[in-house]
Amino acid sequence: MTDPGFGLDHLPYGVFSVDGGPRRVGVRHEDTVVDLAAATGRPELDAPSLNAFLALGPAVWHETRSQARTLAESGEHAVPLADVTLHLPFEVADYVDFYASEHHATNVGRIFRPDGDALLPNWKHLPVGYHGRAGTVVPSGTAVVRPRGQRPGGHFGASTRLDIEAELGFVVGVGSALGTPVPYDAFADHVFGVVGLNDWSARDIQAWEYVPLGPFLGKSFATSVSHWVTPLEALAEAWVDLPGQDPEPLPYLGPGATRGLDIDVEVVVNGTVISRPSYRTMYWSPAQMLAHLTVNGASLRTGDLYGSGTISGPEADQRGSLLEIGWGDESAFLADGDEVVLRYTAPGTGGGRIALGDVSGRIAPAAD
Ligand SMILES: O=C(O)/C=C/C(=O)CC(=O)CC(=O)O
Ligand SMILES: [Ca+2]
Ligand SMILES: [Mg+2]
Repeated sequence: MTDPGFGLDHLPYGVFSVDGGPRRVGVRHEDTVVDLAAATGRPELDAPSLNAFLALGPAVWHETRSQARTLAESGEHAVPLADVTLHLPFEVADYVDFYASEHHATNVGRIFRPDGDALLPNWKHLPVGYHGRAGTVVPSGTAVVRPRGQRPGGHFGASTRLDIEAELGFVVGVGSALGTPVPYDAFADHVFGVVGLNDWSARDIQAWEYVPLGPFLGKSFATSVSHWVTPLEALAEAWVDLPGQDPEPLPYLGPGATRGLDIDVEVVVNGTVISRPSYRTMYWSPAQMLAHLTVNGASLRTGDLYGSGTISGPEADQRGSLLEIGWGDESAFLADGDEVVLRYTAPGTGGGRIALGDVSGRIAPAAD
């Protein structure tokens, strides 16, 4: 069966192997993987991660995409998807997660801080974020072991409030120099593309530990990303104006640089779609998040990953976490054996919609 989301206008990048052989870079075309390493002879593609290729920058990305398209059309070097094993597509350098949905931040503020203002005073002045754990970013399909740790009151045990966060991840290709901020309008010079991302969250561990320094063990046990990285070039028709910002952000945040992506998400739990968030409803844009991430002079490295934060829209059926979907109902959280799949679509450049790589994970029982 041919998947309509992976036509010639998409061609996302991934890392695959066949029969336990070496890992190498390919692009997905319909239900095949085009073996780019074999076809192009480019050494950066004959590699176990995308990083060397990502570091080459936009001109080479563009040229390689043209080659990939020609190859995909020809059918040469196409390996059936069913014959390959897919791997983590890039070596994650640093992982940062933002909090860019006003609806999510407002909902979580109401749930976690019912006696205060839903949005904290800083929220509309800067894209709030935290540094996560790069080493526990795992590819789609990896089992997620229920974390254990301290829950409210200092009681130790397996988390009973295990949650998801439906997000989009941005993958940095070209690094930057320490001490030199990356301006918002240099976004496309640095960012290669996007992945689907699930920022698994143990709400009980998080609630107890995260004041005042932010998320730590409640989120660091696993973050899942899609096998496929969709290049920005494939999303050229997907840019839309985000809802707008008030107050106007500081100049370094590019007031007016509020272009976001028209990406629809489906949250699927045990085979049932339970929510449909959309990236169109986000407050902070990807370019603003990148500018903020580097405004203090922090450098970027090839393989840096930043998450958008949970994507929640204004409607009850557009929420990106079970915390919000259940709103106080403890049975909304994940049970052992539950499987979560995040699916994403966006306008392609060929008129229809493309399907970004999905992100799945099944909950395994806590270790003894
Ligand atoms: O507002 C809070 O207290 C907590 C928020 C989150 O856990 C969300 C987070 O990780 C950032 C995001 O995904 O939007
Ligand atoms: Ca998150
Ligand atoms: Mg996480």
